Parts: sequence; structure tokens; C-alpha cells
Amino acid sequence: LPPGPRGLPVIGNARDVPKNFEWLTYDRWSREYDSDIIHLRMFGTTVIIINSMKAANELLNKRSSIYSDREHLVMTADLVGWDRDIGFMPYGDKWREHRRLFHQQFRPATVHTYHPKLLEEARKLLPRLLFQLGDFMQPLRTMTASMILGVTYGMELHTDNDPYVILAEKAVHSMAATGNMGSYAVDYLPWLRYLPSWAPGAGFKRQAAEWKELVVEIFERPFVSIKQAMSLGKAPPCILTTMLEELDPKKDNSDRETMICQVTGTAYNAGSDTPVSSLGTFILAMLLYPDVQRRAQKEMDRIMGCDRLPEFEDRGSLPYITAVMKETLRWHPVSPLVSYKLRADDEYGGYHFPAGSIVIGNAWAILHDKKRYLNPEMFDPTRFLRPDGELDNGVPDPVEAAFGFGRRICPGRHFAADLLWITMAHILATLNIQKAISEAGNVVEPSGEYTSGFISHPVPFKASFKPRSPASLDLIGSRSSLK
Ligand code: HEM
Repeated sequence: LPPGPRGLPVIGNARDVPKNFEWLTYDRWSREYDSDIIHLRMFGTTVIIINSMKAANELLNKRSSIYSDREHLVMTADLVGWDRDIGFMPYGDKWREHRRLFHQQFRPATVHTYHPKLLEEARKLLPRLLFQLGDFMQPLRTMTASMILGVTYGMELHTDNDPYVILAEKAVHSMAATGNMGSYAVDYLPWLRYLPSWAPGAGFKRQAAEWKELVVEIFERPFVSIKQAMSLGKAPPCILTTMLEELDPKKDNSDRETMICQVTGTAYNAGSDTPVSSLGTFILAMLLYPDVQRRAQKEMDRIMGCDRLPEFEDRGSLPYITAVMKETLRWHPVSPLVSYKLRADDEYGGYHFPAGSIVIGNAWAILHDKKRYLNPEMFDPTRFLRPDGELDNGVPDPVEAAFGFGRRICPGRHFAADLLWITMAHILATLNIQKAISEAGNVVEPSGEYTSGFISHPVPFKASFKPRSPASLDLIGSRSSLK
């Protein structure tokens, strides 16, 4: 086995692994043990942590057929009910069928047909950012939910307090809190699930029951509501109606309908939180690196002038904006760790990995590898550009690790990349992102801190959005509503 910290009998390294920001500790151990692969034992389970792209490529990408299973997380899957979600399904026929159905709706050729919806929502975001009162993340959450709910269920959201946005936020919180192996002891000690809910130490069961109600609702509520609308001939065309219309009415479709419900529900929850984290990182970077913001705005002005908003067709002429998006995904990956279960014994670099090991890809370490990215802690989009300002295809694309690996790689990545790009382009074209000023007149510095867990978000911070010019106000279409 690869090197790693010596553990204690029975519990192994359970006390060595910190509760938060494990990816930083894994990265440090990798340097201390001078090995890109390290090994831990957690209550008898072997855990292999991959900290370099080279090893990730050899194992997670090239040998994906044995590295694509998921560990069964008792808390997440059984107790909270996330087993409905493709991301938590074990490798096998059921996962394959769900993933195939999902892919048909989110492959590049299909995602292209969602561009009008992405544009419409990015444009609605601008006045909301301008008039937000202190919590700019809320309009970003509403926009992202509107995009994903719009294409999946044909829904229109009108306010920041839409029940579907709040539902997604709460449900996805339970995924972020439980989705990393070992966040709850019951993952390693499955018998704990049989503790009665009232027993001391069984707080996790009471919490799980509360979360499960939300998870069931996030999958079933929109599905049932659109199916009803469809039976009345009132459902707008969307992914769900497309899938339901393809069913053969002469057959019993109950299994197929369950699958469709799970696929669309997965899109709703997998797609409504992750881009919000990236957009939060983008805003943070624009506050901390004002020169980057100015250069991006200059590029927008050069291509767009001041009389129109960006379109997807402009992407080829806006390499710096694309570089800002790549750097956002690299600087703080949304999922710093991704984990798999090894299905068969394997060997690599003189090491033997037993079947059943948990294998963790440390995306954070890969995206902060000094050998691949100079000064990785700096937000520097120019690292992706050639001296002539065009994109440099020789620089490793953060997409390689930020969206996971192998057969499990995020199937929503094309949609996500389009969503992020068009949103960043719209904000940079029209608004100045500035540090907020407190009531006492002082500049409010963002802490730059992040939450830990399966999905990592910037800790809430304040920012102020001002129109770049009177022409920007016209473009935003909100001049009349300004005092
Ligand atoms: C910035 C945005 C996003 C990021 C950074 C992101 C990242 C990831 C990562 C790291 C994984 C795990 C991959 C692995 O295990 O190797 C994943 C899985 C997944 N993502 Fe995304 N994602 C994003 C947006 C989306 C969107 C918008 C959708 C839906 C439209 C989506 C759907 C999924 C699904 C269904 C899976 C599970 C795949 C499986 O287990 O087979 N993601 N994503």
C-alpha cells in the first residue's frame, strides 16, 4: 500500500483525518510522504487518496471500469434518501440506464437548444443584482434554479423567495453535509442505523428523517405537478414532457416513470447548487482582484461596444472571459474531493490496492499543483492565455478535475460551463463589482473563507453592484426603476 500516517488499532486513522477541509490535509500528507498517492485506514476500510493528475488519469480515467462504483453511504443514501440521485447510485445497469437518459438531454448538441433560456435568465439577473439589498447570492440562486427548472420542467420562477428555490437549497444542504464518506460514523459503522431515534448519540437519525422529507419532495413535487399539467394539456415543452411523450401508452410504464422522475430530480438538485458556488467564487475573485475585473471589462467593451449584451456566438472572440471561467473552476473547485469504490484488486506504481477500497480523487490538490499551475493560490486567468491573448490549449484545462473523472465525470458539465460563461459575461459587460461599504462608511473586506463538505461554497460576504455607465443601465433595461 502507498505511504500514509500510522493509525491506531481498530479505528485506524479516524482521529487523524480532520472533520473539515480534508483536501488540504491530504495534500499536505502527499508532500510530507513524498508520494502522490497516500493511504489511510478508516475502521478497517482501506482509503486510497490520489493527489496528482498523472495518477488520476492512469487510474480514474483509464481504468474507469473498476474505479466507477460508489461506496454505499448509509447516512446519505438510506437514511436521507439520496439513493434516488444518479450521483449516489452504485455502478451497474440501473446507474447506466439513468445516466444514458440524462446524457441524451445534457450532451453538447442538446444543451445548445437551451441557450435561449440561459440568455433570458442571465438578463433577468442583472436588475436583480443591481437592486439586491445585501444578499447578492439570492438572485444568483434564483437565476440558476430558473435555468435548470426552466429546461427540466418548463417552470418560470418570479421571485427570490420561490418555494422551489428554497426547497432546492435546503435539500441540497443535506447532500453537502452528508455526501463525503465518513462525515457520519454510521458510514463506517452501519449497525449504528439500528439505534432507536431517541437513543443518546442517535441525533443523526432524527436529522436524517427531517432531511428525507425534503429529498422526497424535491424529486416528486415538480414531477407530479408537471404530469398533472400535461394531462390537462397545459404543460410547457421541457425535458420532462419530452421524456414522458416518448413512453408507449400501450405498456406499463411505472418503472420507466420512476426512472424519469429520478433523472429529472437529479438534474434539479445536481444543477441548482453547484453553479451557485462557482458564481460566488467568481464574485469573490472580482472583489479581490480588481485588475482582472477591469481587464475582463475591457475585453467586453472591445467586442461588444456599449450597445448590446453578450451572446453565445461571442465566445470565440472573448478568450479572457473564458479564461476567467476556467480560473474560477480551478481556484476553488466546487467539489474538492470525489470518491469511488474500487471493484477489483488493482496494481499501480508497485502498490497493490485491494478490491473494496475507497478511492478519493483530490481535485483540489490537482488544481493547486505547483507543477501544473504557477502560484496556484493566485487568481490569474492569464495562465490560460498565450502571449497574443488567445487561449493556450497547452495549459491543463481545470475541467479535467473540477468535474470529476472517468465514467462518473459530471454529465451536466456542458450545461454548467455554458451557464457560468454567459452569466459571467453579462455581469462583466454591465456591472462594476465592488466591495460593500458599511453604514459607518468603511470598506467591508470579504473573509475569503469557504464552507467545508461535499460541495464547498464561499462563506457569505457582502458585495455591491453598480452600473458601469448610463449605457449599461439602458442595456439592463432598468433605468425607469432607478430613483
Ligand atoms: C459548476 C457546476 C458543476 C460542477 C463543478 C460539477 C461537478 C461535479 C462533480 C465533481 C461530480 C462528481 C463526478 C465524479 O464522481 O467523478 C458531478 C457529478 C454529477 N453532476 Fe455535476 N457539476 C456541476 C454542475 C452540474 C449540473 C448543472 C448538472 C445538471 C444539469 C450536474 C449533474 C451531475 C450529475 C447527474 C452527476 C452524477 C454523475 C454520476 O455519478 O454518474 N452537474 N458534478
